[in-house]
This record gives sequence, C-alpha cells and structure tokens, in this order.
Amino acid sequence: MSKSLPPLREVIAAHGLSASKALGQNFLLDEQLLDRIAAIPGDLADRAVLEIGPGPGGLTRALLRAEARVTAIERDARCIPALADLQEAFPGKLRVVENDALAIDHAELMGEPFAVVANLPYNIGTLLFTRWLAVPDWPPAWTSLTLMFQQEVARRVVAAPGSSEFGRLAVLAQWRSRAKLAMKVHRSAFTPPPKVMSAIVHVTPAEAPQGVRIATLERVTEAAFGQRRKMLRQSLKGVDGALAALDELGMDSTRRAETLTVDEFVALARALDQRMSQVTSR
Ligand SMILES: C[S@@+](CC[C@H](N)C(=O)[O-])C[C@H]1O[C@@H](n2cnc3c(N)ncnc32)[C@H](O)[C@@H]1O
Repeated sequence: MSKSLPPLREVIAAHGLSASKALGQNFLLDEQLLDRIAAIPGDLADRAVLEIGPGPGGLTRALLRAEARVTAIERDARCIPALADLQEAFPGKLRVVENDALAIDHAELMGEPFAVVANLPYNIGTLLFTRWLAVPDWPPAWTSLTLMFQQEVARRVVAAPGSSEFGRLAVLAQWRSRAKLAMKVHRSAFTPPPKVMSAIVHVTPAEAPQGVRIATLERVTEAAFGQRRKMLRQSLKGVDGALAALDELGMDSTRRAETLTVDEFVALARALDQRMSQVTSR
C-alpha cells in the first residue's frame, strides 16, 4: 500500500522544477488524466514499463498506481529527488536511471519484454520513436508504445494512404505494427502549455512481412517522399533497380508516393531486395 503523495504542483515547487524549454518540459499535473493515459496499454499489473522523461513523476505515479514495475530514464538531475520520493512510496517498484534516453540500449537496460509509456520531450520524440520501430529483430523487445506527440506528428504516424499526412513515418509505423490514435490532449492540460495540441498514439507489433529489409524500405520511402509531388518514375530514378521493380510489379510509374499503400511500399522493397540478391548471387 503506498502512502499518500503530495499534489504534483507542490512537488514542482518543492524541488524548484521550473520548466526547461531545452529539455522539452511540459508537465502533466491532472492525476485523473494521467490515470487514463496509464490505462491505454491495458492491464499493467506486474508488467515491466519503460518511461522516458518522468520529470516530476506525474505519469510515473499513475503507472505505479496501475501496479507496473517502472524503469524511468530522466536526463534532468533536478527531477531525481522528486522521483526518490516516489521510490519510497512504492518500494521496489521504481528504478530511476539518470541519463540521456538516446544514449542507452533500452532492450539491454530492461532485460525482459516491456511496454513503453511516455510523455516524450518533443525535440527527441520522433527520433526515439523511429529507433524503436527500426530495430532489426522482430517482434521487438517492446510489447507496445504509448506515446504523447504533438498532434501533427501523431497524425502522420497513423495517416492513411492518399492523405497529405501520409509519408515515411506512417510507412515505418504501419508496415509491421498497428498504430492508432488513442487520445487527444488539449494544450491547456500541460504546464506550461505548449503552442500546439498533443495526441497519444498506441503502437503494437504485428507480423513482419517476409523477405523485406528495413534498410531497403527506408531507402525507397525516403526517395519517394523526398519528392512527394513528383511521379514515382522521377522520384525513384536514383534508387537502383526501382523502375524495373515497378514494372515487374505492374505498378503505374506515373503515380505519386502518397497514393501507394503500405503493402505496395513493402512489395516494392521486396522486389528490390530480390533483384539485389539475384545480382549478388550471379
Ligand atoms: C514533456 S516532459 C514530460 C514530463 C512528465 N513525464 C509529465 O508527463 O509531466 C519531458 C521529460 O523528458 C525529459 N527529457 C528531455 N530530454 C531527455 C533525454 N534525452 N533523456 C531522458 N529524458 C529527457 C525532460 O527533462 C522532461 O522531464
């Protein structure tokens, strides 16, 4: 049983946690909202959870109340004493790692399958996300990603083909995962409020298509969306074998990148990989 905790505003005042813009600090203080966020990944009782950027520990508390075993990586040394109070309130349930989340191998740190739940610092959010999605082994060590992004980024993650938001991030997030928009969060929920609205995406691993290397998929999407208004026959010119692969698949090379489905990108990358292996085995 945990002892009662002081309101988050008091924690912030007591530890002098004035929000740092450079560290992307926009804190969530509404404990009901935080409990709803912690419920998005489903039952967390006794599950290992990785939180990036606990700050004063609002989301961390909610995860601990949901009976998760939490590992939290925080870069700001000022937050560590506030988190120590949480460790005392939930003995043995919270491990705090003071470090840069980008400098750590998360799978190695956790040593067991884990869910990621985080109100990410906006300046490194996309980089962390793409790193989790691009791991070579699949299924990955993480069992789900529940992540707060700026709403515009969240929409790009879940975007459907044919929309202007559909691009590399959507293909990367959807080719071997399921990604959905779980909750919109108004800017006024944060202290201080950011300029834009936020939203939480929930991503779970799905079966990976066979015979496709992620490096090839990334190369194709980078080229195709790098010149998204151009026809594929133009934008994919620089990718060796891509025009022949389009032909082989019967795909119209006058189409533009955003009209292709995720499956079509996968098929294109697979055809390229097959051509490559034919060339190298000759
Ligand atoms: C948007 S705030 C979220 C704080 C808290 N989880 C909440 O919801 O109120 C982002 C947090 O990430 C931390 N942070 C920023 N860059 C980081 C990094 N590279 N590694 C780990 N934590 C980082 C910040 O210090 C801050 O506490």
